Amino acid sequence: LEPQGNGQLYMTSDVKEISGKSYDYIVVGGGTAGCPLAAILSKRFSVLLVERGSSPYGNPLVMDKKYYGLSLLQTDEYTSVAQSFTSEDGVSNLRGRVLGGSSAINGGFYSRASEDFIRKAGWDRKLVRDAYKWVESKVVFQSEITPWQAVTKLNLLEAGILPDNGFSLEHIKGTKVSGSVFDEYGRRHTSADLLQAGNPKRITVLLNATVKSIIFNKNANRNESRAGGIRFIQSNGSLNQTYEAYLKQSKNSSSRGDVILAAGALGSPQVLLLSGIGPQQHLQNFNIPLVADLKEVGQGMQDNPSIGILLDTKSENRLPDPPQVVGIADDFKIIVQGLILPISLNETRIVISAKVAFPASRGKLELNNTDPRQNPAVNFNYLSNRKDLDECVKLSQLLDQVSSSKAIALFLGMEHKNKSMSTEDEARKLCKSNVRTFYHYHGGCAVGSVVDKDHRVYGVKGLRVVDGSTFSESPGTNPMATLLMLGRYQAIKILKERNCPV
Ligand SMILES: Cc1cc2nc3c(=O)[nH]c(=O)nc-3n(C[C@H](O)[C@H](O)[C@H](O)COP(=O)(O)OP(=O)(O)OC[C@H]3O[C@@H](n4cnc5c(N)ncnc54)[C@H](O)[C@@H]3O)c2cc1C
Repeated sequence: LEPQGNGQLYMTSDVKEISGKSYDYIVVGGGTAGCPLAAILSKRFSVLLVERGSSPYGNPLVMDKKYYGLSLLQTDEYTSVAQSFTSEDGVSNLRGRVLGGSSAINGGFYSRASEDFIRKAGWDRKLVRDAYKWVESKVVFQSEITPWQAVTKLNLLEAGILPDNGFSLEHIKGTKVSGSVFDEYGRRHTSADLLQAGNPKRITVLLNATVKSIIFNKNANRNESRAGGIRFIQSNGSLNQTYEAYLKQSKNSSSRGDVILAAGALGSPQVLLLSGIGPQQHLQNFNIPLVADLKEVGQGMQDNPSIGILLDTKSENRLPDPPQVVGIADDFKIIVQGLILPISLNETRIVISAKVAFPASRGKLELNNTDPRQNPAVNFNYLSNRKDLDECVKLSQLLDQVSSSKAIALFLGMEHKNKSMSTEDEARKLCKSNVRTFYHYHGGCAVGSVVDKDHRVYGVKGLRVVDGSTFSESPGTNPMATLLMLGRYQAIKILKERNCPV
């Protein structure tokens, strides 16, 4: 639990110590968006940040690039930093369970959203730009590219993903090198590092505590339910031993804080459902008292279908190599990256992967049970829409081209052969049987259906959601940059609403 930086950030795993206390804001989930959000709110207010996992500091599997990917191989039910889940459509997937969230287990690739995404979101462009820059000044690096990433770049260019844009953080057509949260010494900077950039004295981080539900206070006169706090359990404790923490009370509703869910695309819809906000019929099945009949909670879940091609015929003991290069092809519709992934402590495989950037297929998330530590049931309906299958056919043909480049043959010490392109039929079969994830799933609490444009949950007061569950599409090539940005952006908007200078 060693605090980082100037040592003023208070982190505890003692649920009893926090039980019964009150704060101006309670942020549920210390992940990619949750940490910058808590940091900025703490500049003016007291904040309780509740994270179900432990601290990333001192864990080499999280912090050290040479162990990149190993944390994804060591998953268990309640304590590992990565929690695995399999969607109802049979695709294995992962999510972070540690302070820093998925930014602590991911590939660290950092690339901003397109102008178009920002315009459609209706965000203030200058505030967005400033928020990206703030994140970049603290946790984003441009390291020298590794030999495999240099080869990936050549492959992408040889396959016609042009122009060569050199280094850029922008979402632009062609091939580019982008930023990374791994610094030049191979040390990962998770979103947790951003907590120091707020007022650490006003943040309390409660680790290893899982939020079970939101406490609502009913105002019968106004027929209004307002979030008043949270119920939580010790992550490895009993489900029946619950504790409570509260929002500070104030007579004037405009000077009250909020409970803000930042528990990720699986966690936030799950906590809403467990708290009685969701489709009435579904909640009845679990005897959860209804607070608001919000049918869209858990709807519109989406993941980008992806195909990966293994390039080496057998495993080697090369160092794992997270992505630094990306190909943005087919008018922004296909995203290609190359990685070296561990398959055990000392074996790795080389992979080229691509995702369909704008799938049309959508699915849903529902509860399996009422234990907040368990994964909810999620179905992404990969490739169920014909348009996605057509895109995937194009994508796998492009992957054929990329993976048969001269640069790869040279890197792997093989003879270069011009691989024949798969037919549409073969490509369709490959897509259907080999569909995987880029881990960029989103939705479940989309803006406009579950939350308004200020991320307030419809039908109740004092509750917001700020994380990937609010997106209806994945921003840019990879979402982390925009989720880090969103945490700061929404916190600044909240401070402005309350006339607090930042
Ligand atoms: C393996 C992997 C590789 C990826 N690679 C990249 C990449 O290279 N670049 C990129 O841009 N994106 C990448 N992504 C995607 C990106 O990391 C995620 O989209 C993003 O981090 C999600 O941010 P979030 O804030 O929505 O959720 P998260 O960062 O997942 O945060 C949610 C937090 O809430 C906590 N939580 C959940 N439920 C509760 C509860 N009930 N009580 C308390 N705490 C709770 C979780 O433990 C977690 O810390 C990758 C993702 C994965 C899984």
